[in-house]
Amino acid sequence: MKNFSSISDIEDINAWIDEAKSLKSNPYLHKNLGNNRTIGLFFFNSSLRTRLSTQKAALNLGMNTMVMNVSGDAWGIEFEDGTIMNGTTAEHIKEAAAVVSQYCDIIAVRAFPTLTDKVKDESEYVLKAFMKYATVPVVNMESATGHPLQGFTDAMTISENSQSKKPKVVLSWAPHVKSLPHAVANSFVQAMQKMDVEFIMTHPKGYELNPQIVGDTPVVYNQEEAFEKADFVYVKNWSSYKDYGKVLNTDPKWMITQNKLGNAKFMHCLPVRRNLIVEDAVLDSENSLVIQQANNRTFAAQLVLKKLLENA
Ligand SMILES: NCCC[C@H](NC(=O)CCC(=O)O)C(=O)O
Ligand SMILES: NC(=O)OP(=O)(O)O
Repeated sequence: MKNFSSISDIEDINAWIDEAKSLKSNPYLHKNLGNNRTIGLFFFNSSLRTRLSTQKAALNLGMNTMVMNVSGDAWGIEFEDGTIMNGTTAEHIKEAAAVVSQYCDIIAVRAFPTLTDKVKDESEYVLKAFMKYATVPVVNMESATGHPLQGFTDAMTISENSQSKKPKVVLSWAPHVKSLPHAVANSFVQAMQKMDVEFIMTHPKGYELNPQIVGDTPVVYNQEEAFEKADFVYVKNWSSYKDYGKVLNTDPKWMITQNKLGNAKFMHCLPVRRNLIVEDAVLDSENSLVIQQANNRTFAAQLVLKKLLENA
């Protein structure tokens, strides 16, 4: 693995889950692996969990960490090739990525989509430009179309909490006031497709994700029916893919309630808006796995960094 950009970089998800679990039980076993190595974390967008858990993962491996909020703090970066740079951008990604590679042994990048230009977002031009012009490995910390560190964490958390051999996992859309990306949902779908689970999705009509990602995963448009006998309900809002970036529905009937959930475990990547996406009673119950998910982000990242360091 040269870079970690998507769930498809995970060759054997069960082996990865076993290894991440063993890092969780012995986090400092490889505390010298990253000695004298530096990771740089570059954020074009806000973060709490990814920013801290990826640093924590690096520190557990003995690495040094540098973090930068690119938007605002760095010079505006130009991603277009051959452009006359007489606008707001001050340096090209060709120089920026090459320069950062002088200081870092691994580069991690967060860059959300525009949600207005589908072609541009799907080109993953920010992540791909870093991968093209950096001379060190690049880690995706949530790009326009994927959040593989989250998807892998979620697979690990489901494995830790599974009571049956083949649990039923449901990905449910829930309402939100803002237009949100597809990245978390996409990576969750891709992770579940690699797992031995019964996986279905539920969302209102018009919220179909990219059909190339959904593949033959069943979609049940009736949320109540989808939740029947569910072991895990993974909840996320996303904006329309077809009517790109639009909020088509804010129907509070799609909010997750204790009553709908029954005994199923509740999962969400966080941050989550209480009583809009999910009612308090669910988040405050024993069936909520959200804090365990956030904790597992460290070990998911630690495994990825360990593999990249070992590969260097
Ligand atoms: N990294 C986890 C999710 C990040 C982002 N959520 C958000 O933007 C929520 C913002 C809000 O609730 O205002 C998303 O959906 O991809
Ligand atoms: N789940 C997640 O990626 O959280 P942050 O956006 O806070 O990093």
